[in-house]
Amino acid sequence: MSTESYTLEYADLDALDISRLNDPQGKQELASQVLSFVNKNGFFYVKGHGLTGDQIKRQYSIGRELFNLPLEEKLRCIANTEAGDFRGYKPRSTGELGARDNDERYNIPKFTPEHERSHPKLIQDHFDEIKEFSLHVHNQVLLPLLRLFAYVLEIDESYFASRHRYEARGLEYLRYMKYFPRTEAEDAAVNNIWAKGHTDYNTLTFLFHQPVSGLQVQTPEGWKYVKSFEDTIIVNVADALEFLSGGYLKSTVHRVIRPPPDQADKPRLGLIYFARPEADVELAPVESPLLQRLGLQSSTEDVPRGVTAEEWARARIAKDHRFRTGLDERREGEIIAGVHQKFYD
Ligand SMILES: O=C(O)CCC(=O)C(=O)O
Ligand SMILES: [Fe+2]
Repeated sequence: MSTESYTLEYADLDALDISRLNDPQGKQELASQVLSFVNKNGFFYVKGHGLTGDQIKRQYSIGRELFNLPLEEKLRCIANTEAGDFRGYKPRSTGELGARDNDERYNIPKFTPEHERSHPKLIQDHFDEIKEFSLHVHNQVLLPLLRLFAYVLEIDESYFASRHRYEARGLEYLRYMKYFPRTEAEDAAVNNIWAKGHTDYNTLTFLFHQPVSGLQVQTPEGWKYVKSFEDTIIVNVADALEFLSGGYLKSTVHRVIRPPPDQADKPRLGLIYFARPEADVELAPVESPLLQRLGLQSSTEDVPRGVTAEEWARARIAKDHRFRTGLDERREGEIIAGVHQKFYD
């Protein structure tokens, strides 16, 4: 039976064909598209990104092999999430805590000398390929989108891009991820939630095609599935870009639930690129003629003034660490600079 035999309600998301950005008319049309959806919905698709299906499949193969390595080998590269640093390996929790933490992750930071760290041999063996893939996402997908958003906000087109220089310090990363199937009863005990509703804390998140349904986005009409297409990347706006854009671009709440019955017994692999501002960038709202005209200039109180991208991310990662490891029972609460992180089942 195919997934199509289960009727899933999908979110209606726009697709931006970024190969059209070099053509002035194309750019204008993409800008109108952004204006029509981005203040309502921070999820969209990107087409024309220049990565082949084969390149993406190869990254999934690396991820699959990586998680098949012996646990001790992966644990040698464990991430220091307690200190808010997500580079490296995060195991899944065992026992009771498995209910809130049932996935493995491996995050590979920017390929610059100051972010270097040791990796399993498997990663070293594919280093150049992973580097090329990551650099493509940063230079050919992230930066053009950031220029487009600046254009839409009628500000200097390099405003966001110049805060995301690849060579600068800043913990963005490519992530391999694996969720483990659970029995129906185990999933029922956690209301079928594989990853609780959350916003991401970076700039833009790029989710590469994989076939197992489960990702949902919160809309005014309730939770809707996000369909994954072979030739598109699913992109969502995250906290740092919401703050930098004065609340105009929305960091959208999403979650992962137990897949439909025909897919629920399979592991769910993910390949995700989390772009982040440079570490020292202050998450202050931009002054934008568009926002001024719309009466939206810095309308949000929910902006962490004086907080840098690094401080925001570290605070959220460390908080998540305390929840996953059972040190904190609740996920709600103040994060930093008076800004609250909200969670939704
Ligand atoms: O696995 C997915 O589809 C989404 C994962 C996610 O939201 C995250 O890791 O922040
Ligand atoms: Fe997320």
